[in-house]
Amino acid sequence: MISLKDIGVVFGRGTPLEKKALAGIDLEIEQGMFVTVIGSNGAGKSTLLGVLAGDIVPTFGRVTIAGTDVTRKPTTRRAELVARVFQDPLAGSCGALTIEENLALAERRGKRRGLTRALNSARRAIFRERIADLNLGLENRLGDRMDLLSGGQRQAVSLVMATLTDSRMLLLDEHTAALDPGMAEFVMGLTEKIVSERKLTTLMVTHSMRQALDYGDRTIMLHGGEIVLDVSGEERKGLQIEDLIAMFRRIRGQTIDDDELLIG
Ligand SMILES: Nc1ncnc2c1ncn2[C@@H]1O[C@H](COP(=O)(O)OP(=O)(O)OP(=O)(O)O)[C@@H](O)[C@H]1O
Repeated sequence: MISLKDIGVVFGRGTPLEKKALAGIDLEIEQGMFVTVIGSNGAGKSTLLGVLAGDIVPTFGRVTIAGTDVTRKPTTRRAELVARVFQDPLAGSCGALTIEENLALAERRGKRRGLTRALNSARRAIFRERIADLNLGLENRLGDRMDLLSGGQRQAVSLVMATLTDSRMLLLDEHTAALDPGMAEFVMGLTEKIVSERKLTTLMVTHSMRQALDYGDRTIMLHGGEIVLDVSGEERKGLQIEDLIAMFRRIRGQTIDDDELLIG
């Protein structure tokens, strides 16, 4: 269970530029739940992810992951609990290292780093198997440098890296936004497969309303640092994108910019 209790984040507190990015978020996510997060620009999505990942210490409130209070634990100290895939395919892996070296490092996430012990033949066999599951033929290129891969291939490997160890939470930060539509769909299919097979508790930020409804079990919408919509179960199953837009307009009493929330 992931629990956020009355989480507030105020940037530049006490200055003329003071900005309340999160305004008292209460959110509980059960183990194995896949939550999609939408919201217009500046709604607080990245800040929410930052609070969960440990990049941002909330101004007030409490974060617990699987019973551990992590509110003040920096990213490095919660690495065993939280895995993350970023929007930029270059951000989640090291281009100068080979695919298998990246996997070896990912496996040591949160532990003492080192390649020698990790890269024995048993580890190599496991890496080969996980990479072969991608069906991209990359299992024959484990010795290739990461920077030789396309953005989509690299993002697929990043997903394997993020889920190599048993984290308590997977954070997906618009992880298909930089990919072409075909590759984005492939990576989303892969995401769904990995998340359901490994029963991962997942939070995915997306600007695509279609992705938000097509994947996962629950959708939350942020606006002005607050959760303005939280749908799951039968209510969510019956929702169309048009309904989502209408609900947003009703809740906020305003129109939304289609550039901010992508319909597709
Ligand atoms: N480090 C910071 N210092 C000051 N203000 C910040 C900082 N980070 C974010 N903000 C502000 O906090 C608010 C929420 O930002 P956040 O990045 O969480 O929104 P978002 O929903 O992720 O938006 P986008 O879809 O554009 O990425 C915005 O008004 C933003 O300008």
